[in-house]
Amino acid sequence: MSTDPDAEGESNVESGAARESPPGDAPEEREAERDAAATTEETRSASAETTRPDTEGLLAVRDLDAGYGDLQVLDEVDLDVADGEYVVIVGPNGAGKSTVMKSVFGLTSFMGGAIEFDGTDIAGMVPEDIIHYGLGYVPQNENVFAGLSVRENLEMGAYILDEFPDDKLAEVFERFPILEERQEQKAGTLSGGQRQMLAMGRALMLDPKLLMLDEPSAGLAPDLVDEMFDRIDGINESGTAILMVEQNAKEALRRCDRGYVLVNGSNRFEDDGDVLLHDEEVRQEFLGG
Ligand SMILES: Nc1ncnc2c1ncn2[C@@H]1O[C@H](COP(=O)(O)OP(=O)(O)OP(=O)(O)O)[C@@H](O)[C@H]1O
Repeated sequence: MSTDPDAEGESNVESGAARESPPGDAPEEREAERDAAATTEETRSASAETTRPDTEGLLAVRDLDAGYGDLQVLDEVDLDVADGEYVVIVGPNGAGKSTVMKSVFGLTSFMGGAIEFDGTDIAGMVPEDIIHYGLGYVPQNENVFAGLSVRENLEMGAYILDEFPDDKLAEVFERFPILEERQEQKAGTLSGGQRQMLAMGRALMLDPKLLMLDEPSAGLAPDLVDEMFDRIDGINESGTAILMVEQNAKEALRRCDRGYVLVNGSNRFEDDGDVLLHDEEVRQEFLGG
């Protein structure tokens, strides 16, 4: 069974086939779009001094070019996550935010650049190998096995281990008590918020050093959104680094350590979350004023 029930079919195909072949040329329209973006301004920090993580680097992405088949979506993306850091990526629809995370997790066509995780070059690796290094990924959609029970989903999360991690299961149940209550229930019958908790719980079974979350608040009722962000804070506070893509940009920037604004597949701004949140240009252009 696949380790990643929610990886889109086409991505799975690409992760095997396209990676083998040389990257295709980006379509002309794509080049024009990027040129237009480049004229706006170079990537900059919203504050006078660029803040880079001052703790040990965990994920370092450099000059990443990636996409789907021959379509290049990312153009020289740089991204850092330090040990224990909480980093968010925000930006307009279609900017390539999800593609960054999928690329780190080996689900796109890798076209160039470098992806180093915890000292290992993971560029071009498949997800099944990447998870062994301590990188967890929770996609936005179809992130649980709907036909399996809650408990079976959590067990699947640990399938690569020789010995079942009872302590991790206990931790997940402690963090998300509703999952313990509903452990015999089919995942497909859970509410949106409960499914999201299950998807996170499944990823936490391997005790990842970095947990990547793609729009964890998407589709949740407004009163559950805060609760979801609180839970993510809790995961981070217990030492797991977080890389998160969020449409709810203001709240995400408020809670994170550092943020990146991605536009047209390229870095546009990067800085501490607070600085981005209060930067006039970032506010006007990307945070709705
Ligand atoms: N599986 C795919 N095959 C081909 N193109 C894709 C695929 N997934 C995404 N794209 C394209 O890649 C570009 C970036 O998409 P991506 O989902 O990364 O953007 P995003 O910033 O996460 O946007 P959103 O906030 O709308 O989810 C878009 O033009 C999108 O149409």
